[in-house]
Amino acid sequence: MTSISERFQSLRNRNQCALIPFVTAGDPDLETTKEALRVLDKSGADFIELGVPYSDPLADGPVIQAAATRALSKGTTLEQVLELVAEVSPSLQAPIILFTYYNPILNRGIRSFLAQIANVGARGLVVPDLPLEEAEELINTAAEFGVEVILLVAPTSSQERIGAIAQSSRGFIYLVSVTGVTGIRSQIQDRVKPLLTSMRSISDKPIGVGFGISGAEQARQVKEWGADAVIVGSAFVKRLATGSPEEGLHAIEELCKELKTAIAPALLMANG
Ligand SMILES: O=P(O)(O)OC[C@@H](O)[C@@H](O)c1c[nH]c2ccccc12
Repeated sequence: MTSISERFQSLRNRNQCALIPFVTAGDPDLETTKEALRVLDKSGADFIELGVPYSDPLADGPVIQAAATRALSKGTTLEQVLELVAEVSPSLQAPIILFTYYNPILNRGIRSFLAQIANVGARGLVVPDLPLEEAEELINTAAEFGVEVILLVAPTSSQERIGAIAQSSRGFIYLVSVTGVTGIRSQIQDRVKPLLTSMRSISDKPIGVGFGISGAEQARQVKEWGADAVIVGSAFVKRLATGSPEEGLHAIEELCKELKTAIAPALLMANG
């Protein structure tokens, strides 16, 4: 199974920008999530970020909050999400990046949580409320299990902090394009461009940009500014939750292809 870093290396060799869609597990139900992973994998996703629903999602805007609430009201548990990953990940090309708040990790114990997620085939981990002071332990233990912990850089982070985060982050560095919570925005802030340039000058790790990206134009823009990956969450979550599960799946397939075509036009054509 390919690691996040290895996949980025091969994308870089081909000069490709990666597409990373995000969906919330259990919304509208786990069966649909399973199908969503397959659909995204076939429609151009290079990695898939899978969110574990959590009751207090402080970094999330209304769309993903609502998705988490729906998933939890259906009784979705971490165990079920991991079972799902175990079942589908072997047939996916895109490595799975698990997204969870820190509390469920602490509840389980860092080592046993990591052993479990590695065992089901997750290759990356994003923890938005992980204190940097506690990151080292998580990162190192994760590495023992072949899991890469991806850290987030905020647009307001100091140069010094960005340097420290860049150095500790594994797989890639997640550059948050705006201060605030997740959610669709009409424009990507111009300051992302100089931020990308300055991060580039201090680290050669891949950089993924997320928060607020929903359409082809924005994705292309971020790619042109030099991002190695474009991360899109709320736009997928919203589409998947609209109409019947079949309609939702069809809508995310369209969006995935559209975004992929925008950032890697030749590639999708070559694959039909
Ligand atoms: O929803 P957006 O604005 O497209 O943002 C990406 C995103 O959804 C995903 O990476 C994510 C979902 N919840 C988060 C919380 C913190 C950081 C990142 C995330």
